[in-house]
Amino acid sequence: MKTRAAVAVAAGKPLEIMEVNLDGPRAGEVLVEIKATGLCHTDEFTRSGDDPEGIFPAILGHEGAGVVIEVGEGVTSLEVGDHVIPLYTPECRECEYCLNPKTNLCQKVRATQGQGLLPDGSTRFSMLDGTPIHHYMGCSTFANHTVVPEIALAKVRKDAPFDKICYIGCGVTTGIGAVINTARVEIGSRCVVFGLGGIGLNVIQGLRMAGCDQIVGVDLNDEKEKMGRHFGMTDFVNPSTVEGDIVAHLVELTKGGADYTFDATGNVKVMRQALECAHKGWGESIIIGVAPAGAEISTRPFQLVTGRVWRGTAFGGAKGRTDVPKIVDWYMDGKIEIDPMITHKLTLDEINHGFDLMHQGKSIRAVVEF
Ligand SMILES: NC(=O)C1=CN([C@@H]2O[C@H](COP(=O)(O)OP(=O)(O)OC[C@H]3O[C@@H](n4cnc5c(N)ncnc54)[C@H](O)[C@@H]3O)[C@@H](O)[C@H]2O)C=CC1
Ligand SMILES: N[C@@H](CCC(=O)N[C@@H](CSC=O)C(=O)NCC(=O)O)C(=O)O
Ligand SMILES: [Zn+2]
Ligand SMILES: [Zn+2]
Repeated sequence: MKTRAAVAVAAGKPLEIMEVNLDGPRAGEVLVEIKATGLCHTDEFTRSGDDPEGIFPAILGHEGAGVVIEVGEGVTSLEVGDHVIPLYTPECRECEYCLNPKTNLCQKVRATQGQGLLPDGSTRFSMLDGTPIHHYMGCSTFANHTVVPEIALAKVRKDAPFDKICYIGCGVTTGIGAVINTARVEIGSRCVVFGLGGIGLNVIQGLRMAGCDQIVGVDLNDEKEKMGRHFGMTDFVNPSTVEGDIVAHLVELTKGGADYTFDATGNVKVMRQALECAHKGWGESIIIGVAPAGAEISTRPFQLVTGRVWRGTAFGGAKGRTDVPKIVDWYMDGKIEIDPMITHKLTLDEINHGFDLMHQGKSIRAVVEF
């Protein structure tokens, strides 16, 4: 079949909107009509050329929702008409990672996924002249239709709006999951969140659900304060207006250091600040942000010797086929809020404007509706 897609033709170039070829689903695969997709900073990270795994040409996008159009041979858990959210962290329920409750990092298809291919080692997308186009994070939701492994699709209820629940495919689950699955924050905690974008605001929403006493938000952009407070932030700090050391300032503000801190910026200097403003003896710092090729984190080992813990999280530690349908229910039941974070709606033709808005700090989530 043919479908329309935004193609990342080369690192650092705007996406090109074009008609592409899409082969049908093979064994264990599913053809999905994407109805809506969010633009996450990770898409921009790869588009820009910062991603060491970036491959071009590729169809980016990993925060989508849609409808099953066709199933390949042997697919048993999904049928035509099901509503689904593609998962960049699949859940095969068989590999040693899936069988270990300590991780969500299913490895069943990770090797081929990182090479921009489906599990059989091939791509379903190509340009009209036959040039192969790579998949991205196993999802490629910047296409009106995509082919995804069955194990990388969460089946969700049919009454949930695509233009909101697409965000559960990454940002919502990552932020809330970092709090409840990775950090396991206790009631009454004091916390600091660096970066009040599409991920950090969901960390804040998760911290409010967890019953924190203090939720400090840190961002260079003052315009993020209002939304942070809406989602439960109690204190806002703009590091550019702090006189002296930002770490000392945050330690004082949290009365000795935070119980939990979260980096949602992807900046390795900020990651160090996040670790060092965690409380001596027990504070934990969770890295969510994705840093460019070549970037490295550093701190004095003394910071860890004296009881701070440095951890990371992918997709908020969520096991996608199990947890994502529950998060959709939370949204539909009013337990979590998504709508105010969808600040812009775009057509596929306007997708590059979505990345401009991200750079200008004007959007939280821009969503493309097909
Ligand atoms: N580990 C995971 O599973 C996931 C990681 N990510 C990563 O999380 C990070 C955040 O993603 P989004 O929220 O979508 O990005 P975003 O662009 O919406 O938000 C980033 C925020 O950080 C702020 N910021 C930037 N530099 C800062 C600094 N030095 N100090 C304080 N604030 C600063 C910006 O003003 C902005 O508000 C990215 O690195 C992204 O790649 C995203 C999704 C999942
Ligand atoms: N390709 C990058 C790593 C990017 C990365 O860490 N991705 C996260 C999800 S970010 C979503 O918006 C992730 O799930 N990581 C686990 C994984 O197995 O990729 C690089 O090579 O640095
Ligand atoms: Zn993402
Ligand atoms: Zn698995």
